[in-house]
Amino acid sequence: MIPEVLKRAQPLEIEGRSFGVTCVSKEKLYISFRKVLRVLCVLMVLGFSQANETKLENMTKILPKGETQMGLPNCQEGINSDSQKVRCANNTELDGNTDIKANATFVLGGPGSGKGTLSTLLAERDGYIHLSVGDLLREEQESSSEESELIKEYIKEGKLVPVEIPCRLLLKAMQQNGMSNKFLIDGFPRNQENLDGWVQYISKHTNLVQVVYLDVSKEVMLERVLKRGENSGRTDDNPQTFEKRYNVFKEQTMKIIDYFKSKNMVFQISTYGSVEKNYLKLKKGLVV
Ligand SMILES: Nc1ncnc2c1ncn2[C@@H]1O[C@H](COP(=O)(O)OP(=O)(O)OP(=O)(O)O)[C@@H](O)[C@H]1O
Ligand SMILES: O=c1ccn([C@@H]2O[C@H](COP(=O)(O)O)[C@@H](O)[C@H]2O)c(=O)[nH]1
Repeated sequence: MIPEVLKRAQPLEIEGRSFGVTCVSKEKLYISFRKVLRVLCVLMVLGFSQANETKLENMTKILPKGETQMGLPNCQEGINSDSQKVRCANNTELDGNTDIKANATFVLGGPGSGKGTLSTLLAERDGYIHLSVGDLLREEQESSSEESELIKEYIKEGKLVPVEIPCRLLLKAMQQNGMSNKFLIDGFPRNQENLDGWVQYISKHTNLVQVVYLDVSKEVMLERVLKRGENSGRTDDNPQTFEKRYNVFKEQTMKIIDYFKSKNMVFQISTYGSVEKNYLKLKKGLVV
């Protein structure tokens, strides 16, 4: 039984320190933890019961919205305070404190809309660093990390993994490539939790310059995904998972795109035509 306080706690403050806590399933909790939360994990595994909930409630305080969990941010204002330091499950500290800020462009769109194809071309021809969060997760799922099974399960189900994982992978990849670069961030942020994660962990290292939205019909997306599935080996390139991913896109990602539209940050193109035609349209519209 997961205590109510943990189910709704995100982020959570324990003994004066902040932690991100995400509920994975009724049985499991994925926790971006430091020592104190490791103890809580052990308690969970041992069958922490509702009777303990009061005690836990006494130890913890749910942070009021705005203290660390942001609403949709004004990304150009760089909201984070430099004092925030976050350690992820693999003990990576998500606080490089570098002065150099990377230029970041989000590339969003439904499954099969062409994000990876067009970002790859821009990287090959125009000096962008293409970081596909889906690719980073697929790489991680093949590793022996403690999160690989969880990632595998989520991707197969078309669900979004707890935000600490993509944030850790993204920041690491950005740092490995050099923060002075211009990055195309493909497939992230996909929902409010992702955007909060970006603001909390990564935005202070970046200038978010633009959001690209690749628009195409559901039918075309499905056709492309199924065609790709003939030899991609991806566990999500099938009609059932496509449907779930499409719903996540419609119900969650579109809200993020609409938010950025309200900030005049979105460059939208339809991707019905040829790849080459779409590449040229996109290149023309990019700010950096
Ligand atoms: N304009 C296009 N015309 C025809 N096929 C395309 C076009 N753009 C992409 N494709 C093909 O459609 C498939 C899906 O494209 P891509 O992998 O770029 O989509 P994506 O948005 O990155 O998808 P996902 O989010 O599912 O990873 C690829 O096999 C690609 O070759
Ligand atoms: O921010 C993210 C991005 C991706 N995922 C998971 O990966 C798959 C595939 O992603 P693509 O970018 O479309 O290749 C996606 O369906 C999610 O399961 C994620 O959890 N969070």
